[in-house]
Amino acid sequence: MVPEGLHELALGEDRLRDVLELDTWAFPNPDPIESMLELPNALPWERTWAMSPDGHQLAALHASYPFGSTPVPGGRLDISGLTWVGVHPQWRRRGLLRSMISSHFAHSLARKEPISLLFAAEPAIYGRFGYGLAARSTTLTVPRGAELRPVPTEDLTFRIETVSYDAHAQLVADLHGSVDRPGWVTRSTEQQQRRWLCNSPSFHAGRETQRILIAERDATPVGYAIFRRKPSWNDGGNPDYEVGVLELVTPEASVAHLIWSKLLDLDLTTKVQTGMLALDDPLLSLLVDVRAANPTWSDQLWLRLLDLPTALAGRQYQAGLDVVLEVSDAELPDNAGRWQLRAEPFAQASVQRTDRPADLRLDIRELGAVYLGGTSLTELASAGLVADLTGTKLASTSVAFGWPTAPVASWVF
Ligand SMILES: CC(=O)SCCNC(=O)CCNC(=O)[C@H](O)C(C)(C)COP(=O)(O)OP(=O)(O)OC[C@H]1O[C@@H](n2cnc3c(N)ncnc32)[C@H](O)[C@@H]1OP(=O)(O)O
Repeated sequence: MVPEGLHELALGEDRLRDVLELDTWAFPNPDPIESMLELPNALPWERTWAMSPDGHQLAALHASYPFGSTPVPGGRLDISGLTWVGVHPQWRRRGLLRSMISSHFAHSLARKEPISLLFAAEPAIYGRFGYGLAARSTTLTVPRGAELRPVPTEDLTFRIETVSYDAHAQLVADLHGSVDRPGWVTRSTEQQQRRWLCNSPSFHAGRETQRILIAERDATPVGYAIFRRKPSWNDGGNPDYEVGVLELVTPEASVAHLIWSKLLDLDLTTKVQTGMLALDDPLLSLLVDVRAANPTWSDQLWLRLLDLPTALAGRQYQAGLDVVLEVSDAELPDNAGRWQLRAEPFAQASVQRTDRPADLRLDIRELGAVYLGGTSLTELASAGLVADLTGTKLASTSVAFGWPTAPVASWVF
Protein backbone atom coordinates (compact mmCIF):
# COMPACT_ATOMS: atom_id res chain seq x y z
CA MET A 1 0.00 0.00 0.00
CA VAL A 2 1.34 3.45 -0.93
CA PRO A 3 1.59 5.69 2.18
CA GLU A 4 -1.07 8.38 2.44
CA GLY A 5 -0.34 11.59 0.54
CA LEU A 6 1.97 9.88 -1.97
CA HIS A 7 1.48 8.12 -5.26
CA GLU A 8 3.66 5.89 -7.40
CA LEU A 9 4.79 7.11 -10.80
CA ALA A 10 6.85 5.65 -13.61
CA LEU A 11 9.91 7.73 -14.44
CA GLY A 12 11.34 8.48 -17.86
CA GLU A 13 14.82 9.53 -18.89
CA ASP A 14 13.74 13.19 -18.76
CA ARG A 15 13.76 12.85 -14.94
CA LEU A 16 17.45 11.85 -14.74
CA ARG A 17 18.47 15.03 -12.92
CA ASP A 18 15.70 14.55 -10.33
CA VAL A 19 16.74 10.92 -9.90
CA LEU A 20 20.35 11.92 -9.27
CA GLU A 21 19.25 14.64 -6.83
CA LEU A 22 17.23 12.12 -4.84
CA ASP A 23 20.00 9.54 -5.02
CA THR A 24 22.50 11.97 -3.52
CA TRP A 25 20.10 12.55 -0.62
CA ALA A 26 19.91 8.79 -0.03
CA PHE A 27 23.61 8.15 -0.80
CA PRO A 28 25.54 11.35 0.00
CA ASN A 29 28.10 11.98 -2.73
CA PRO A 30 30.62 14.85 -3.08
CA ASP A 31 30.41 14.89 -6.89
CA PRO A 32 28.35 17.72 -8.43
CA ILE A 33 25.18 16.64 -10.25
CA GLU A 34 26.52 18.27 -13.42
CA SER A 35 29.45 15.85 -13.59
CA MET A 36 27.18 12.88 -12.80
CA LEU A 37 24.95 13.86 -15.70
CA GLU A 38 27.90 13.40 -18.05
CA LEU A 39 28.45 9.76 -17.04
CA PRO A 40 26.74 6.91 -18.87
CA ASN A 41 23.55 6.17 -16.99
CA ALA A 42 22.33 2.58 -16.93
CA LEU A 43 18.95 3.01 -15.26
CA PRO A 44 16.35 0.72 -16.89
CA TRP A 45 13.76 3.45 -17.43
CA GLU A 46 10.89 1.15 -18.25
CA ARG A 47 11.44 -0.44 -14.81
CA THR A 48 12.09 2.70 -12.72
CA TRP A 49 9.50 3.94 -10.21
CA ALA A 50 9.27 6.84 -7.81
CA MET A 51 6.96 7.92 -5.02
CA SER A 52 5.91 11.51 -5.05
CA PRO A 53 3.49 13.79 -3.21
CA ASP A 54 2.76 15.93 -6.27
CA GLY A 55 4.25 14.31 -9.38
CA HIS A 56 7.30 16.62 -9.33
CA GLN A 57 9.09 16.26 -6.00
CA LEU A 58 10.56 12.77 -5.58
CA ALA A 59 10.35 11.20 -2.12
CA ALA A 60 11.61 7.71 -3.01
CA LEU A 61 12.91 5.67 -5.91
CA HIS A 62 13.50 2.08 -6.93
CA ALA A 63 14.36 0.26 -10.15
CA SER A 64 15.16 -3.26 -11.29
CA TYR A 65 17.55 -4.62 -13.88
CA PRO A 66 16.29 -7.33 -16.23
CA PHE A 67 18.84 -10.08 -15.58
CA GLY A 68 17.62 -12.50 -18.24
CA SER A 69 18.90 -16.05 -18.34
CA THR A 70 20.96 -15.79 -15.17
CA PRO A 71 22.74 -18.97 -13.97
CA VAL A 72 21.12 -20.82 -11.08
CA PRO A 73 22.24 -24.35 -10.11
CA GLY A 74 21.83 -26.44 -13.26
CA GLY A 75 19.67 -23.91 -15.10
CA ARG A 76 19.06 -20.34 -16.11
CA LEU A 77 16.18 -18.09 -15.05
CA ASP A 78 15.03 -14.53 -15.65
CA ILE A 79 15.83 -12.58 -12.51
CA SER A 80 14.75 -9.14 -11.35
CA GLY A 81 17.70 -7.23 -9.89
CA LEU A 82 16.43 -4.67 -7.37
CA THR A 83 18.56 -1.53 -7.44
CA TRP A 84 18.66 2.26 -6.89
CA VAL A 85 16.52 1.99 -3.75
CA GLY A 86 16.52 5.33 -1.97
CA VAL A 87 14.21 7.36 0.27
CA HIS A 88 14.73 11.07 0.93
CA PRO A 89 15.74 11.46 4.63
CA GLN A 90 12.72 13.68 5.18
CA TRP A 91 10.43 10.77 4.26
CA ARG A 92 12.25 7.88 5.95
CA ARG A 93 10.60 5.38 8.30
CA ARG A 94 7.10 6.08 7.06
CA GLY A 95 6.70 2.84 5.15
CA LEU A 96 7.96 3.99 1.71
CA LEU A 97 10.46 1.15 1.38
CA ARG A 98 7.83 -1.39 2.42
CA SER A 99 5.53 -0.01 -0.25
CA MET A 100 8.29 -0.05 -2.91
CA ILE A 101 9.11 -3.68 -2.11
CA SER A 102 5.45 -4.64 -2.67
CA SER A 103 5.53 -2.77 -5.94
CA HIS A 104 8.80 -4.48 -6.97
CA PHE A 105 7.37 -7.92 -6.19
CA ALA A 106 4.18 -7.20 -8.15
CA HIS A 107 6.02 -5.81 -11.19
CA SER A 108 8.52 -8.68 -11.21
CA LEU A 109 5.81 -11.34 -10.94
CA ALA A 110 3.82 -9.67 -13.72
CA ARG A 111 6.94 -9.96 -15.92
CA LYS A 112 7.27 -13.65 -14.93
CA GLU A 113 10.55 -13.16 -13.10
CA PRO A 114 10.42 -15.81 -10.33
CA ILE A 115 13.39 -14.48 -8.33
CA SER A 116 14.62 -11.10 -7.09
CA LEU A 117 18.29 -10.47 -6.30
CA LEU A 118 19.97 -7.49 -4.68
CA PHE A 119 23.07 -6.12 -3.00
CA ALA A 120 22.08 -4.63 0.36
CA ALA A 121 23.40 -1.20 1.35
CA GLU A 122 22.95 -2.38 4.94
CA PRO A 123 22.51 -6.09 5.66
CA ALA A 124 19.76 -5.60 8.28
CA ILE A 125 17.28 -4.14 5.80
CA TYR A 126 15.98 -6.89 3.52
CA GLY A 127 15.55 -10.07 5.57
CA ARG A 128 12.20 -8.82 6.82
CA PHE A 129 10.94 -8.89 3.23
CA GLY A 130 11.93 -12.53 2.70
CA TYR A 131 15.40 -12.03 1.18
CA GLY A 132 17.95 -14.60 2.33
CA LEU A 133 21.73 -14.28 2.20
CA ALA A 134 22.44 -16.52 -0.79
CA ALA A 135 26.04 -15.68 -1.70
CA ARG A 136 29.04 -14.63 0.33
CA SER A 137 32.24 -13.38 -1.22
CA THR A 138 35.81 -13.04 -0.06
CA THR A 139 38.42 -10.38 -0.78
CA LEU A 140 42.17 -10.81 -0.43
CA THR A 141 45.06 -8.39 -0.10
CA VAL A 142 47.85 -10.36 -1.71
CA PRO A 143 51.46 -9.23 -1.14
CA ARG A 144 53.39 -8.49 -4.34
CA GLY A 145 55.24 -11.54 -5.57
CA ALA A 146 53.15 -13.99 -3.52
CA GLU A 147 53.97 -17.52 -4.62
CA LEU A 148 51.35 -19.46 -6.56
CA ARG A 149 51.31 -23.22 -6.92
CA PRO A 150 52.49 -24.12 -10.44
CA VAL A 151 49.98 -24.69 -13.24
CA PRO A 152 51.07 -24.98 -16.92
CA THR A 153 50.53 -21.68 -18.78
CA GLU A 154 53.01 -22.05 -21.67
CA ASP A 155 50.44 -21.73 -24.46
CA LEU A 156 49.16 -18.35 -23.21
CA THR A 157 50.17 -14.79 -24.05
CA PHE A 158 48.92 -11.50 -22.66
CA ARG A 159 48.59 -7.80 -23.45
CA ILE A 160 47.79 -4.81 -21.20
CA GLU A 161 45.78 -1.85 -22.50
CA THR A 162 43.75 1.12 -21.31
CA VAL A 163 40.09 0.19 -21.06
CA SER A 164 37.92 1.56 -23.83
CA TYR A 165 34.35 0.72 -24.68
CA ASP A 166 35.02 0.45 -28.41
CA ALA A 167 38.02 -1.83 -28.03
CA HIS A 168 36.88 -4.05 -25.17
CA ALA A 169 33.10 -4.13 -24.77
CA GLN A 170 32.61 -7.20 -26.97
CA LEU A 171 35.49 -9.15 -25.47
CA VAL A 172 34.32 -8.39 -21.93
CA ALA A 173 30.69 -9.21 -22.74
CA ASP A 174 31.62 -12.52 -24.40
CA LEU A 175 33.90 -13.74 -21.62
CA HIS A 176 31.71 -12.47 -18.80
CA GLY A 177 28.63 -14.03 -20.40
CA SER A 178 30.33 -17.41 -20.76
CA VAL A 179 30.65 -17.94 -16.99
CA ASP A 180 28.21 -20.51 -15.63
CA ARG A 181 28.29 -19.82 -11.91
CA PRO A 182 25.08 -19.45 -9.83
CA GLY A 183 24.23 -15.80 -9.29
CA TRP A 184 26.64 -14.56 -11.98
CA VAL A 185 24.54 -11.64 -13.28
CA THR A 186 25.75 -10.06 -16.49
CA ARG A 187 25.64 -6.47 -17.66
CA SER A 188 23.08 -7.07 -20.35
CA THR A 189 22.46 -3.58 -21.74
CA GLU A 190 24.84 -1.37 -23.70
CA GLN A 191 24.48 1.39 -21.12
CA GLN A 192 25.43 -0.95 -18.28
CA GLN A 193 28.52 -2.01 -20.18
CA ARG A 194 29.38 1.63 -21.04
CA ARG A 195 29.15 2.59 -17.38
CA TRP A 196 31.30 -0.38 -16.30
CA LEU A 197 33.99 0.39 -18.86
CA CYS A 198 33.77 4.16 -18.36
CA ASN A 199 37.06 5.88 -17.62
CA SER A 200 35.68 9.02 -15.99
CA PRO A 201 37.84 10.46 -13.16
CA SER A 202 34.69 10.38 -10.97
CA PHE A 203 35.09 6.62 -10.75
CA HIS A 204 38.80 6.66 -10.02
CA ALA A 205 38.95 7.54 -6.31
CA GLY A 206 42.66 8.40 -6.42
CA ARG A 207 43.54 5.57 -8.78
CA GLU A 208 44.82 5.58 -12.34
CA THR A 209 42.55 5.11 -15.32
CA GLN A 210 41.16 1.59 -15.84
CA ARG A 211 43.55 -0.92 -17.43
CA ILE A 212 42.73 -4.30 -18.84
CA LEU A 213 45.00 -7.34 -18.93
CA ILE A 214 43.86 -9.74 -21.62
CA ALA A 215 45.08 -13.35 -21.73
CA GLU A 216 45.07 -15.00 -25.15
CA ARG A 217 45.60 -18.40 -26.69
CA ASP A 218 46.37 -18.37 -30.42
CA ALA A 219 45.33 -14.68 -30.47
CA THR A 220 41.89 -15.52 -29.02
CA PRO A 221 40.99 -13.84 -25.69
CA VAL A 222 40.44 -16.46 -22.97
CA GLY A 223 40.36 -14.24 -19.87
CA TYR A 224 40.76 -10.69 -18.64
CA ALA A 225 41.25 -8.58 -15.54
CA ILE A 226 40.26 -4.94 -15.18
CA PHE A 227 42.47 -3.15 -12.69
CA ARG A 228 43.69 0.27 -11.50
CA ARG A 229 46.85 1.12 -9.57
CA LYS A 230 46.74 3.58 -6.69
CA PRO A 231 49.89 5.70 -6.29
CA SER A 232 51.49 5.93 -2.86
CA TRP A 233 55.01 6.51 -1.48
CA ASN A 234 55.79 5.61 2.11
CA ASP A 235 57.72 7.68 4.66
CA GLY A 236 61.00 6.06 3.69
CA GLY A 237 60.51 7.22 0.09
CA ASN A 238 59.72 3.76 -1.23
CA PRO A 239 56.91 3.10 -3.69
CA ASP A 240 53.86 1.49 -2.07
CA TYR A 241 51.34 1.29 -4.92
CA GLU A 242 48.28 -0.93 -4.64
CA VAL A 243 46.73 -2.80 -7.58
CA GLY A 244 42.94 -2.76 -7.27
CA VAL A 245 41.30 -5.52 -9.33
CA LEU A 246 37.72 -4.75 -10.29
CA GLU A 247 37.01 -8.02 -12.03
CA LEU A 248 38.94 -11.06 -13.20
CA VAL A 249 37.06 -13.35 -15.55
CA THR A 250 38.09 -16.62 -17.08
CA PRO A 251 36.66 -20.12 -17.11
CA GLU A 252 40.15 -21.69 -17.11
CA ALA A 253 42.47 -22.41 -14.17
CA SER A 254 45.65 -21.88 -16.20
CA VAL A 255 44.43 -18.50 -17.43
CA ALA A 256 43.60 -17.43 -13.87
CA HIS A 257 47.12 -18.44 -12.88
CA LEU A 258 48.68 -16.39 -15.66
CA ILE A 259 46.60 -13.26 -14.94
CA TRP A 260 47.20 -13.34 -11.18
CA SER A 261 50.93 -13.91 -11.78
CA LYS A 262 51.14 -10.80 -13.94
CA LEU A 263 49.08 -8.66 -11.53
CA LEU A 264 51.29 -9.78 -8.66
CA ASP A 265 54.39 -8.64 -10.51
CA LEU A 266 53.78 -4.99 -11.42
CA ASP A 267 56.55 -2.48 -10.75
CA LEU A 268 56.22 0.01 -7.85
CA THR A 269 53.43 -2.03 -6.27
CA THR A 270 53.45 -3.82 -2.91
CA LYS A 271 50.04 -5.50 -2.88
CA VAL A 272 47.07 -6.58 -4.97
CA GLN A 273 43.56 -5.98 -3.67
CA THR A 274 41.23 -8.50 -5.29
CA GLY A 275 37.63 -7.82 -6.26
CA MET A 276 34.80 -9.90 -4.79
CA LEU A 277 35.75 -13.56 -5.18
CA ALA A 278 33.61 -16.65 -4.78
CA LEU A 279 34.41 -18.71 -1.69
CA ASP A 280 35.84 -21.38 -4.03
CA ASP A 281 37.78 -19.00 -6.31
CA PRO A 282 40.93 -20.64 -7.78
CA LEU A 283 43.19 -17.99 -6.20
CA LEU A 284 42.44 -19.43 -2.75
CA SER A 285 43.82 -22.79 -3.89
CA LEU A 286 46.71 -21.36 -5.88
CA LEU A 287 48.23 -19.22 -3.12
CA VAL A 288 50.95 -21.06 -1.22
CA ASP A 289 50.37 -18.80 1.80
CA VAL A 290 46.71 -17.82 1.74
CA ARG A 291 46.86 -16.50 5.32
CA ALA A 292 49.29 -13.78 4.24
CA ALA A 293 46.55 -12.49 1.94
CA ASN A 294 44.33 -11.74 4.93
CA PRO A 295 41.06 -13.13 3.54
CA THR A 296 37.88 -11.46 4.73
CA TRP A 297 34.33 -12.35 3.76
CA SER A 298 31.19 -10.32 3.31
CA ASP A 299 27.51 -10.80 2.53
CA GLN A 300 26.94 -10.46 -1.18
CA LEU A 301 23.78 -11.53 -3.04
CA TRP A 302 20.45 -11.47 -1.22
CA LEU A 303 17.83 -13.61 -2.93
CA ARG A 304 14.03 -13.60 -2.71
CA LEU A 305 11.86 -16.37 -4.18
CA LEU A 306 8.85 -14.59 -5.70
CA ASP A 307 7.29 -17.58 -7.45
CA LEU A 308 8.29 -20.58 -5.35
CA PRO A 309 7.23 -23.47 -7.61
CA THR A 310 8.79 -21.94 -10.74
CA ALA A 311 12.02 -21.13 -8.92
CA LEU A 312 12.41 -24.53 -7.21
CA ALA A 313 11.61 -26.41 -10.43
CA GLY A 314 13.93 -24.08 -12.37
CA ARG A 315 17.12 -25.36 -10.75
CA GLN A 316 18.67 -28.79 -10.46
CA TYR A 317 19.78 -30.65 -7.33
CA GLN A 318 23.04 -32.49 -6.81
CA ALA A 319 21.43 -35.52 -5.10
CA GLY A 320 18.06 -37.25 -5.41
CA LEU A 321 15.35 -35.90 -3.15
CA ASP A 322 11.72 -36.39 -2.24
CA VAL A 323 10.89 -33.98 0.54
CA VAL A 324 7.93 -31.99 1.83
CA LEU A 325 8.71 -28.40 2.80
CA GLU A 326 6.34 -26.34 4.90
CA VAL A 327 7.02 -22.73 3.96
CA SER A 328 5.88 -19.49 5.59
CA ASP A 329 5.75 -16.27 3.56
CA ALA A 330 4.21 -13.18 5.15
CA GLU A 331 4.63 -10.98 2.05
CA LEU A 332 3.59 -13.34 -0.76
CA PRO A 333 1.07 -15.85 0.67
CA ASP A 334 0.85 -17.78 -2.65
CA ASN A 335 4.22 -19.28 -1.70
CA ALA A 336 3.10 -20.39 1.77
CA GLY A 337 2.05 -23.94 2.61
CA ARG A 338 3.34 -27.45 1.99
CA TRP A 339 5.26 -28.26 -1.17
CA GLN A 340 6.55 -31.62 -2.33
CA LEU A 341 9.88 -31.34 -4.14
CA ARG A 342 11.19 -34.32 -6.07
CA ALA A 343 14.28 -34.63 -8.22
CA GLU A 344 16.90 -37.02 -9.52
CA PRO A 345 20.52 -35.81 -9.31
CA PHE A 346 21.38 -33.16 -11.93
CA ALA A 347 18.01 -33.53 -13.67
CA GLN A 348 14.65 -31.82 -14.02
CA ALA A 349 12.86 -31.30 -10.68
CA SER A 350 9.12 -31.26 -9.92
CA VAL A 351 7.28 -29.15 -7.34
CA GLN A 352 3.65 -29.48 -6.31
CA ARG A 353 1.36 -28.67 -3.44
CA THR A 354 0.72 -31.57 -1.09
CA ASP A 355 -1.22 -32.60 2.02
CA ARG A 356 1.55 -34.97 3.10
CA PRO A 357 3.14 -34.21 6.49
CA ALA A 358 6.07 -31.86 6.22
CA ASP A 359 9.68 -33.00 6.70
CA LEU A 360 11.16 -29.53 7.10
CA ARG A 361 9.60 -26.24 8.16
CA LEU A 362 11.22 -22.96 7.14
CA ASP A 363 10.51 -19.39 6.08
CA ILE A 364 10.84 -18.19 2.49
CA ARG A 365 13.93 -16.22 3.65
CA GLU A 366 15.76 -19.46 4.49
CA LEU A 367 14.71 -21.01 1.16
CA GLY A 368 16.17 -17.95 -0.57
CA ALA A 369 19.41 -18.35 1.38
CA VAL A 370 19.93 -21.97 0.27
CA TYR A 371 18.63 -21.55 -3.29
CA LEU A 372 21.97 -20.89 -5.04
CA GLY A 373 23.76 -23.65 -3.12
CA GLY A 374 26.03 -21.26 -1.17
CA THR A 375 24.37 -21.68 2.22
CA SER A 376 23.36 -25.07 3.62
CA LEU A 377 20.10 -26.13 5.22
CA THR A 378 22.02 -27.83 8.03
CA GLU A 379 23.85 -24.56 8.70
CA LEU A 380 20.51 -22.77 9.08
CA ALA A 381 18.98 -25.66 11.09
CA SER A 382 21.92 -25.52 13.49
CA ALA A 383 21.04 -21.86 14.05
CA GLY A 384 17.42 -22.84 14.78
CA LEU A 385 16.12 -21.29 11.55
CA VAL A 386 14.98 -24.55 9.86
CA ALA A 387 12.89 -27.11 11.79
CA ASP A 388 13.64 -30.78 11.12
CA LEU A 389 10.15 -32.21 11.76
CA THR A 390 10.71 -35.88 10.90
CA GLY A 391 14.38 -36.22 11.78
CA THR A 392 15.05 -38.09 8.52
CA LYS A 393 15.37 -35.59 5.66
CA LEU A 394 17.53 -32.68 6.81
CA ALA A 395 20.95 -34.05 5.84
CA SER A 396 19.90 -35.50 2.47
CA THR A 397 17.92 -32.38 1.50
CA SER A 398 20.81 -30.18 2.55
CA VAL A 399 23.20 -32.14 0.32
CA ALA A 400 20.73 -31.99 -2.58
CA PHE A 401 20.40 -28.19 -2.35
CA GLY A 402 24.19 -27.75 -2.46
CA TRP A 403 26.07 -27.19 -5.71
CA PRO A 404 29.62 -27.95 -6.91
CA THR A 405 30.29 -24.27 -7.73
CA ALA A 406 29.87 -21.51 -5.14
CA PRO A 407 27.61 -18.59 -6.09
CA VAL A 408 28.92 -15.07 -6.61
CA ALA A 409 28.37 -11.91 -8.67
CA SER A 410 31.45 -10.12 -9.98
CA TRP A 411 30.03 -6.57 -9.79
CA VAL A 412 27.74 -4.62 -7.51
CA PHE A 413 24.51 -3.55 -9.21
C1 LIG B 1 18.93 -2.86 -3.29
C2 LIG B 1 19.42 -1.47 -2.92
O1 LIG B 1 19.31 -0.58 -3.69
S1 LIG B 1 20.07 -1.23 -1.38
C3 LIG B 1 20.04 0.52 -1.11
C4 LIG B 1 19.14 0.93 0.02
N1 LIG B 1 19.24 2.40 0.18
C5 LIG B 1 19.93 3.00 1.18
O2 LIG B 1 20.46 2.37 2.07
C6 LIG B 1 20.01 4.52 1.10
C7 LIG B 1 19.78 5.21 2.47
N2 LIG B 1 18.56 4.73 3.13
C8 LIG B 1 17.31 4.92 2.64
O3 LIG B 1 17.12 5.41 1.54
C9 LIG B 1 16.14 4.43 3.48
O4 LIG B 1 16.42 4.67 4.83
C10 LIG B 1 15.79 2.93 3.31
C11 LIG B 1 15.49 2.64 1.83
C12 LIG B 1 16.95 2.02 3.74
C13 LIG B 1 14.58 2.60 4.17
O5 LIG B 1 13.47 3.31 3.71
P1 LIG B 1 12.24 3.67 4.69
O6 LIG B 1 11.15 4.22 3.82
O7 LIG B 1 12.74 4.50 5.80
O8 LIG B 1 11.83 2.23 5.23
P2 LIG B 1 10.39 1.82 5.81
O9 LIG B 1 9.84 2.96 6.62
O10 LIG B 1 9.52 1.29 4.72
O11 LIG B 1 10.83 0.64 6.76
C14 LIG B 1 10.43 -0.71 6.57
C15 LIG B 1 11.07 -1.53 7.66
O12 LIG B 1 12.49 -1.60 7.44
C16 LIG B 1 13.19 -1.13 8.60
N3 LIG B 1 14.39 -0.45 8.12
C17 LIG B 1 14.44 0.58 7.26
N4 LIG B 1 15.71 0.95 7.05
C18 LIG B 1 16.48 0.14 7.81
C19 LIG B 1 17.87 0.04 8.02
N5 LIG B 1 18.74 0.87 7.39
N6 LIG B 1 18.31 -0.94 8.85
C20 LIG B 1 17.45 -1.76 9.47
N7 LIG B 1 16.11 -1.71 9.30
C21 LIG B 1 15.65 -0.76 8.48
C22 LIG B 1 12.22 -0.21 9.28
O13 LIG B 1 12.54 -0.06 10.64
C23 LIG B 1 10.91 -0.92 9.07
O14 LIG B 1 10.85 -2.01 9.98
P3 LIG B 1 9.48 -2.69 10.46
O15 LIG B 1 8.96 -3.45 9.26
O16 LIG B 1 9.89 -3.59 11.56
O17 LIG B 1 8.59 -1.57 10.88
